[in-house]
This record gives sequence, C-alpha cells and structure tokens, in this order.
Amino acid sequence: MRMLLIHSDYLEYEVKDKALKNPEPISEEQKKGRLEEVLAVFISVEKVDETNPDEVVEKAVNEIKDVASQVKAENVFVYPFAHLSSELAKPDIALEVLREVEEKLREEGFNVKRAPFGYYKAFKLSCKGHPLAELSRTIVPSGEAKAE
Ligand SMILES: NCC(=O)N[C@H]1[C@@H](O)[C@H](n2cnc3c(N)ncnc32)O[C@@H]1CO
Repeated sequence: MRMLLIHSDYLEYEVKDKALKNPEPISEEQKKGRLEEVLAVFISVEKVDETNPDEVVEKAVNEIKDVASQVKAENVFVYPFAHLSSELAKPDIALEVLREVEEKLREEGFNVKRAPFGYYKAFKLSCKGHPLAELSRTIVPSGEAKAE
C-alpha cells in the first residue's frame, strides 16, 4: 500500500464519471463531500497487499493515527487514489481494505469520511504547508520484500 498524507485546511471532492465498469454504489449525498482541518490520506492499495489485507489495514491505521497525532488532526479523509503505484490490487480487494481502514479509524474516535471508490472525481485541497504537512508511507505485509 502507498499512502500520501496531506494535512489540509480542507479537502472537497465532486464525483464526475465512472472510472470502473462497476464502481461502488453511492447515494446522491455521497456525490460531493468536504472536510475542514483534515488529514487527507490518498491511498493506492497494491497487489502485494492481497497476501494479508488485515495486516495492511492494521499497519495503515497505525501510521495514520501516528501522523494525525503529530499534526493534531481529528478529521481524516480516506481517498481512493490509483496513481501512487503501478502494481494495483484488484478493485474488490482494494475497496474492502479502504472500507476497513475507514471503519477502524472511526472506532479509534476520528471523524472520518471516505471518497467514493471507482469514480473520476474533481477535488480541491488546501495543503497547510508546515514541515509535516506532506508525508508518504509505504506499507507491505510482513515477509514481503518491497521492491523500490
Ligand atoms: N483519482 C481517481 C481514482 O484513483 N480512481 C480509482 C479509484 O477510485 C479506484 N481504484 C481502483 N483500484 C484501486 C486501488 N488498487 N487502490 C485505490 N483505488 C483504486 O477505482 C478508480 C479507477 O482506478
């Protein structure tokens, strides 16, 4: 899994078109979303994650918790983003992983939104620009060497 974490004044998105034949079903309300004072987490779920999705979810949540506490963010935006890796996991696995990351963060007490999966979306982001505002993390299941 590859994550790009951007501490932002706000992140807002608007669904445009389907990017998959069968994107995640969404309500009218989910076609637009916005959070203020947010840790935006752009996530590419990778093929290697398919060997142990539960472990990758746990590691991702721990990394996000760690960054959120450093930047003092209580709002987290989980954003499916297929552009951080050339070895993507299958969509059904990726969606399941992202749903679990969202759920576990909520269980940890964060105010969490997740952008819809399988769509092209317009988005606006206002990065805060402090030294910890732009971070990336690479997560792999244990026992898997990560090719750089
Ligand atoms: N910017 C727009 C976009 O990325 N759209 C992506 C994601 O929403 C989602 N998606 C598919 N596979 C994955 C994956 N392995 N990891 C994360 N998202 C995925 O499906 C869309 C087309 O790839």
